[in-house]
Amino acid sequence: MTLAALNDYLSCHGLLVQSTNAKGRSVFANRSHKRGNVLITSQPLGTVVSPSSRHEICNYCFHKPQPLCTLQQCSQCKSAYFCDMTCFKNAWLTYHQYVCQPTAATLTDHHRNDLDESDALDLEMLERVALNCWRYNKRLGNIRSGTTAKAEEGVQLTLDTFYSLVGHQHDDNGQRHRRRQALAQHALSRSYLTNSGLTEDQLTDYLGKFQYNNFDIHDDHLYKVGKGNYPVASLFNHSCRPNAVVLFDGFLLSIMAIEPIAAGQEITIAYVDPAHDRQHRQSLLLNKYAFTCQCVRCVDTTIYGRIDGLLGDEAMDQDNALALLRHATPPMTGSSSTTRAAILQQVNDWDLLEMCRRYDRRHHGAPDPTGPLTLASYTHFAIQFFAPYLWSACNPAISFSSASSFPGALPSPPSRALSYFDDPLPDSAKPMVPTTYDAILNHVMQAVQAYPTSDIIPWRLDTLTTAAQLLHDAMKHGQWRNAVKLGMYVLIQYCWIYPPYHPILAQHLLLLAKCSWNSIIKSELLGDGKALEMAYERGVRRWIMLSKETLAHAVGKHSEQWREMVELEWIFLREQKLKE
Ligand SMILES: C[S@@+](CC[C@H](N)C(=O)[O-])C[C@H]1O[C@@H](n2cnc3c(N)ncnc32)[C@H](O)[C@@H]1O
Repeated sequence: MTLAALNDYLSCHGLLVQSTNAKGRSVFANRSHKRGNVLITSQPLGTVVSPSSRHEICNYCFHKPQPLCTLQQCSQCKSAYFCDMTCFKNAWLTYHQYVCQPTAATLTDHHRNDLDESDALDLEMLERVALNCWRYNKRLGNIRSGTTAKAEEGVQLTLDTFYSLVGHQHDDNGQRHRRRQALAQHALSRSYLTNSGLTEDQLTDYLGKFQYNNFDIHDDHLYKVGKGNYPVASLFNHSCRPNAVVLFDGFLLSIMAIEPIAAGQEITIAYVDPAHDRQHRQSLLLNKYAFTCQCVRCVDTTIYGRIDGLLGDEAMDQDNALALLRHATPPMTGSSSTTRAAILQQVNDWDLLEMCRRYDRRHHGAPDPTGPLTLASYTHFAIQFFAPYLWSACNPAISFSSASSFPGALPSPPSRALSYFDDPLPDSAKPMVPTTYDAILNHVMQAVQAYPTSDIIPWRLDTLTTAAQLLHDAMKHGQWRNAVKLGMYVLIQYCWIYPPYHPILAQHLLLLAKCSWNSIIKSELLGDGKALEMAYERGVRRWIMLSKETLAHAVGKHSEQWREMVELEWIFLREQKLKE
């Protein structure tokens, strides 16, 4: 396929694909795009649901059933689940009629018995993609679409782009290639593919493309629920500091800008979680996608290139693996238990009210320079800089253009909805905030690194890992006040890693709003006093306001999280009114 054909389609979306030496093809903006804009939506050529999600989401559209509704089980194979007859019929027409077997046949299916889960999923995906390629090709025949640019991704474009995807076959070791051949043979033994005219070599090539191009499909809460092959979306290259993210509405994929993107800039997404340290990200990218990352965070000498130096290495993999395996906190042995205890001590000593007073009202909020920063002083110091930026990012009407570098007076809120940042302090009482996010990162980085350090260095990734575990423990045990403090600390760490509008940030802001609301309830029960209650109220207001805009874009207004946020806002405002 020529780049011209692809560009006819992409140009309708303000995008352009070009070949670059280092990365193969790259997608660029050919006009500017605003933060929060959906750049492109893409239909899959094939999808598979993860075994653990088969009973939980529709196996066709990937949506969860509506409240009070249940999924319908296929009466023949009893192993597939659908929202309703419409999804069942769509699945039947596209692939289910070929793979649906009576229960007994499925159980004795010798093809899959010797496969591990990953191979079984790859085989399933291969069968679906091969079926679609065959069906679409039959339908299209020799008719090629005209040259008129179309805003919709047509079947021809999806197919041609799929055939053009990178497979890195030449880099493959023999063992990997043999595994693919074995899966291709499995697929060709299925009666419906035997007559498709597809060859073992073609299917082996498709499997190579999967490895470097498939997307993990996730639900509203960012849990992986399956895999999909989206050829056009696969053209976007990786960066550890991406300016766009991948979102899903069921199986429909969108790519959304999370930074303002200028014409001529490359658009990148993250193939691995940017929260990993540099070494871990690089080895994941090399093993899974066969390239050495040269992105702005991995090689740049500007602020993004210094973030990994600040964050350091993450906690040992073994600790993480144990935590994941046991769905619990890692065992309290050796240094990790000491770190945990020391962090918990700092959290218990953290006087939220005193910190809010100190950092919001006096001395431009700089901690005592003679001692190390605690989690509390680090968080309250840094939040003064990050929160206004998040706030302005969430309010397109407000820009960082004033000479004082701090957003000026805000317009009165038009209604009782939380649409403005609730900060009662006069500008003069606040520290100067640099005018761009890069400048804020630079300023805070330099400031915190000037402090002496102790065993617990708040800005390091290993502290974040332990604090994140403690946060989940605190929420599990209803220790809401500790959860608020740890949640604020985690937010600061996320500000280094994720740009505003990133779904992880949106999700975390909602979590903070919920923890603050639960703290209000707990404070009322314990009679903690008006001042503390007001600090939590301000927190709920602030976190709801911030999560609202980010959630609307990052996960959408159809999502469970959006519903939770709207409910929380409603309850909060009602309680506030009752207090008046
Ligand atoms: C999903 S594809 C992206 C589109 C690809 N560039 C193409 O021409 O089809 C993934 C492949 O693109 C290349 N790639 C993506 N991001 C890269 C990066 N940051 N640095 C170097 N190569 C990259 C690698 O070859 C990787 O295996």
